Amino acid sequence: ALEMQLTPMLVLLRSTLDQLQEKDTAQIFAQPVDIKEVPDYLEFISNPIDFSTMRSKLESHSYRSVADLEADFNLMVSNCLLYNSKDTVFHRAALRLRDLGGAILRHAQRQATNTG
Ligand SMILES: CC(=O)c1c[nH]c2ccccc12
Repeated sequence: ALEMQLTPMLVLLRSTLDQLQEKDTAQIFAQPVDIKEVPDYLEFISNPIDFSTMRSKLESHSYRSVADLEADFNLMVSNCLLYNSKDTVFHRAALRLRDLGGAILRHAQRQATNTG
């Protein structure tokens, strides 16, 4: 529809990020993992990412497509699945976020494609 023609990618990406973050009800992914609290984190995770960092990247035009946003979302989930063992709340939260996020990202990709 015409209004989507006038809606820039940035608006779609912001809306998609908001929808993804809404699913993180425990706010486990809201801020970077605190290296002072978790001193061995960087021994396992080479590319930390969280929603606040993703938002800064979005606003500084680091994401040119839904795929770019999706790549950092998948990295954030993968980091969490790797660092936290299977019997933890964090690991379970990452699996849930991955599944709920998948539907949100598929819908966003359709919107991006439909607006040319
Ligand atoms: C997202 C994630 O892995 C974490 C979010 N908060 C944490 C605190 C200690 C260890 C890991 C985490």
